[in-house]
Amino acid sequence: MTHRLHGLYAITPETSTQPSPLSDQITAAIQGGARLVQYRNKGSDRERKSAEAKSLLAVCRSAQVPLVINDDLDLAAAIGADGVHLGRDDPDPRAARERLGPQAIIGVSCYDQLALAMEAEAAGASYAAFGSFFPSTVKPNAVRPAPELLSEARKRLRLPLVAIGGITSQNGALLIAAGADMLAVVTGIFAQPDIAAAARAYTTLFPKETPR
Ligand SMILES: Cc1ncc(COP(=O)(O)OP(=O)(O)O)c(N)n1
Ligand SMILES: Cc1nc(C(=O)O)sc1CCOP(=O)(O)O
Ligand SMILES: [Mg+2]
Repeated sequence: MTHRLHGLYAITPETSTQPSPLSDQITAAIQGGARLVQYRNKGSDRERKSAEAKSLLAVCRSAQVPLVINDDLDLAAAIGADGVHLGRDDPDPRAARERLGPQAIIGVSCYDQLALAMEAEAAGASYAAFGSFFPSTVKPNAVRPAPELLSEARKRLRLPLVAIGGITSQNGALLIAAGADMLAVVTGIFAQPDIAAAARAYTTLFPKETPR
């Protein structure tokens, strides 16, 4: 199945003040309209990551929302996830495409560099991610592109564009107007008392889709 990459992209938090398990938090984000989920866990051991990723995959499958694994191509392949997100320290997108197949979602971090996105497109990526557009407590030292980078990327690339970094339901609209197809968010969803309502506030920023 080819996935349409549009709308809210929920990325799991590494630290949480939420009382509910991660799988319930993801269920709430999906209820609020998240269209893609990324399991991002930089700190846990293989066993814990594998167990968590499997439980999130079950939640995502029952909601027909694709699940992407951050960094870990082996884990994505082992559990049959829908794809992987890769950055500069991660495996090559060509290797990921070869391993996961033609339908897999292969996301690539491009930071503030259009040239990386052009390389990613040529390597068979499914989307290019740019950021951090605003200050982020998750990545305080990230580079800071201007929103105009999205407009430039829109002109030069066919790939769907993901914006990330410090995105709120207030500042997200300007990134969509500049050309973002998806807004990727951690804190603005998962550090909020009502996760479904927080997700919905982003979902309403996207123009309504007309059936094809
Ligand atoms: C959608 C999305 N965009 C960017 C990133 C960052 O990836 P990376 O630079 O590899 O950093 P880590 O997330 O691995 O710390 C992402 N995960 N998702
Ligand atoms: C994981 C990540 N990558 C970024 C990049 O710029 O590549 S910014 C970021 C953190 C996103 O979390 P929040 O929505 O809480 O700011
Ligand atoms: Mg990475």
